[in-house]
Amino acid sequence: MTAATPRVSPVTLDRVSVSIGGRPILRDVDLAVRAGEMVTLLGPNGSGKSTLVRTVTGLLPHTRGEVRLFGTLLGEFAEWQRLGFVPQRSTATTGVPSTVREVVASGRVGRRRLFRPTSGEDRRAVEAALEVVGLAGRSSYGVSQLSGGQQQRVLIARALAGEPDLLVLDEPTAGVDLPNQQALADALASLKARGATILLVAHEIGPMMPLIDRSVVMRDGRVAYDGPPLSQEVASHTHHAHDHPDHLDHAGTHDHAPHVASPLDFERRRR
Ligand SMILES: Nc1ncnc2c1ncn2[C@@H]1O[C@H](COP(=O)(O)OP(=O)(O)OP(=O)(O)O)[C@@H](O)[C@H]1O
Repeated sequence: MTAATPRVSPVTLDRVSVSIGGRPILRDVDLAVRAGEMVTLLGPNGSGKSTLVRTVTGLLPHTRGEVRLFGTLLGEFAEWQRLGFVPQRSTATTGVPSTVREVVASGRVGRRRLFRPTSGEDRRAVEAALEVVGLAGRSSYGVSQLSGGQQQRVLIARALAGEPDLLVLDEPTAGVDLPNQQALADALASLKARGATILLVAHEIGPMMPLIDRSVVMRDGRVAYDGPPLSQEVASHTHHAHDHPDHLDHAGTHDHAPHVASPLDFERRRR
């Protein structure tokens, strides 16, 4: 950790647009995540949440605007060891025959010096990360022997092992049972207590709710709401453009995620 670093915003997006194949996906997105904050990114399927976190983590180029990490323009940013990323599970462990310890140790790559053997510090960070996610007793298991929720914890431990100042997670709770969600919440609480900043895409907030400082709701590639944390209840209300807020419908119209109604919608419809 670099606790003494001046508290610049770990993530800043200034009028950022992203197009894929000529199609606009993010439009004029402004977002600042402050140091030590935990921000959840909510919104319906296809609203651009994954595109936003892939842009922030340098996996996807932006077409317009400025993205800064810790105050440095993305193109000039070199301190990638300060950033941890937990991708959507389906893209990460499929067909990987590694043991739990190997996967978690791979999270130290950005911190290690080239051609040097693993240091005691590396080993301690790996042990601590395994402990935090409750998998210390399973470190020699093959990842494929674990349940989906446990595999997710392995990916989180990998990110924690790198001792990131900024952790970005893309839907870590999708399809994860409550005990695993609780383990994730505990891991994030300990990271947050160390002063780290967390940006999280999540449909299932569950036990993480008390940790959240702010919610940002995406809709059609734009920020539709940026403010105090939305309760899971509000976040899970289906929104139809002509509904009265008193008649919000609870049934989702998308495959795995609810629509998110934001207070801005309510404001707009009152006018
Ligand atoms: N590689 C790609 N090629 C073409 N279109 C893409 C690509 N990635 C994303 N898109 C499109 O961009 C839009 C936003 O997708 P994105 O995955 O960012 O949304 P999301 O809010 O994360 O959705 P979900 O909740 O389903 O993960 C969607 O219409 C999607 O089809």
